[in-house]
Amino acid sequence: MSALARIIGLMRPLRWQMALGLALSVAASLANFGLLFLSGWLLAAAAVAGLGGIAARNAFNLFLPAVGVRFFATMRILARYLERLVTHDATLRLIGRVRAWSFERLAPQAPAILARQRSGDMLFRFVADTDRMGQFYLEVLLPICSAAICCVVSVAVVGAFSRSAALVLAVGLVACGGVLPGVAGALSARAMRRISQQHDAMHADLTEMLQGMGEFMFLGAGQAMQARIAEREADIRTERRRVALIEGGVRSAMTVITMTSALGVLAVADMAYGMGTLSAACLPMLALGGLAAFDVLIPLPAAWQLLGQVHVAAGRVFAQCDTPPCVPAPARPRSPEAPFDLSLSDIGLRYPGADHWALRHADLSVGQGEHVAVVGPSGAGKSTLVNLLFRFYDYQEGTARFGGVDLKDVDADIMARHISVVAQDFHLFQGSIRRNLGIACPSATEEAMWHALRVAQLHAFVQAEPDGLDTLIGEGGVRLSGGQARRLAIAQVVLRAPPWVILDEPTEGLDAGTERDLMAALMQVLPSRTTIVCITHNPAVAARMGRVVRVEGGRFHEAGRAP
Ligand SMILES: Nc1ncnc2c1ncn2[C@@H]1O[C@H](COP(=O)(O)OP(=O)(O)OP(=O)(O)O)[C@@H](O)[C@H]1O
Repeated sequence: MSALARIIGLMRPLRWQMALGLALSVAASLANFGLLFLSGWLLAAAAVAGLGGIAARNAFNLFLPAVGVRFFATMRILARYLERLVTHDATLRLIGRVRAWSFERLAPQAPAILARQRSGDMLFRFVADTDRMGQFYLEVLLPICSAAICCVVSVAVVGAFSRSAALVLAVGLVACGGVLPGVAGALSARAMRRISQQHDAMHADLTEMLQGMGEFMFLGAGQAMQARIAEREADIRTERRRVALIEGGVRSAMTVITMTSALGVLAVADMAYGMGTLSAACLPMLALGGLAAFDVLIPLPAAWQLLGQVHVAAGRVFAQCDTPPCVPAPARPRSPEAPFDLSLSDIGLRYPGADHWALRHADLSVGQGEHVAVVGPSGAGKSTLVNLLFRFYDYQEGTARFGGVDLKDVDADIMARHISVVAQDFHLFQGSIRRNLGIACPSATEEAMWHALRVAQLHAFVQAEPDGLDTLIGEGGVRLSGGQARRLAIAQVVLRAPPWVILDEPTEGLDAGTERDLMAALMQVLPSRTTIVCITHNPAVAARMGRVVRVEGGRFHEAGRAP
């Protein structure tokens, strides 16, 4: 199915509102046509009656056409106003629907997509592309359909007075509304594609630059990046100029065709008048009506151009959303049950596109309540264990069971309810400490938050801040030190109190004293049935766990148990 057909599919629940918007748009445009058409007749008929002497003047009925003029004038304003209300509301709803639909499909793929793509790209897809898809109704479909209906009606109305005038008008309308915008769309397609690509790339560059501003400065790469962005901007400007030139040319041609058609209609009507088949008052009426009929074509060049952009945007979003998730959702999801023991048997996990196994012939059993340190050299497969447990990536070999059920029957959301992680690159959210704790546990009371901060050894810092729990921590927690950020993440885990906790280098960035206090407090406060898996390079932290498992070459080796 084509991308546009799929957008139309997403519009289904809004079809009645959209149809009402179209009806109002047609009503407003036809009212405009009717107003000029009738005004032309009224003025000319009044003039003819005025010249025709007293009898003609008395016989002329001004009242009925004047009512018609007022009716069309009022209807034009009212219908346009209502049309704006209905169509803009429908557009916002459509954008919301497209976003919700694509988010549902993109979210499960996020870890795998982010391993291949820049987060800026992903953000751009999600914000700008879905926005453009939402504009499809308002700025493409609505003007094209409305123009088509209005053109047919205006040709029919003109045809009721003079067939030849209607033919001239129809030719002009087809040239102006169909041929010219189509030609413009084809001529500017390449430039529009290029603008879209450069926009994408520039957005991703900018996001990357803002995220890694410090690193770019340290590496002395800031200027090169700025130059790259400036180059993209210059390219976009050049292409925009090209598009503007084409659009300007098309608009001028449209004006010429509009005027020529109106004159053509007048000339043909004049011939009919000469042959006595048309009254004099009809001449300005048909000429003005002919001119008004072209009004509905004004938005068409922009609509055709946007159509190309919508096609590209929708193609990208659908391609991304259609990528099969690297962990297929289970047909009948099951929930693990206590005791939440883990058993991995002969596991083989290879990342998508990787040529080597991250885990191979890996066996590991962890009973609920055990405290296990996972140690090993960099790249051995420690974080892969976390990815596997959270169902971010699927394993291709072996069997894995958690809480009595096969891991393949459990989806990521269910696993996240049973396991909390404090990872090396844990993300904190923009806003206050209270907000970050609230995201981890929406029902947490203020008292529980302070308790969690105490366990995480962060309460002294928060208490010293004038705003306490409402202290703002900045984007990604930039206003906290590495150690403070880690402790806030630990406070989140304390609030969630899940049966399993994975600590990925929990004390990195902390001094020896804080590290000792933090680990002691954590072990003390987490319920004894909580399993702790602690990934660490720190022998002192590993020594606090009851058991040490060493990962090497993608396999787990028992390296010692506390007596
Ligand atoms: N998303 C990914 N795509 C492809 N390969 C990956 C991906 N993530 C990790 N790998 C590879 O899998 C192997 C195991 O990586 P993993 O991140 O589990 O190591 P680690 O033991 O956690 O290392 P570190 O201690 O440095 O964090 C490595 O060879 C790594 O290059």
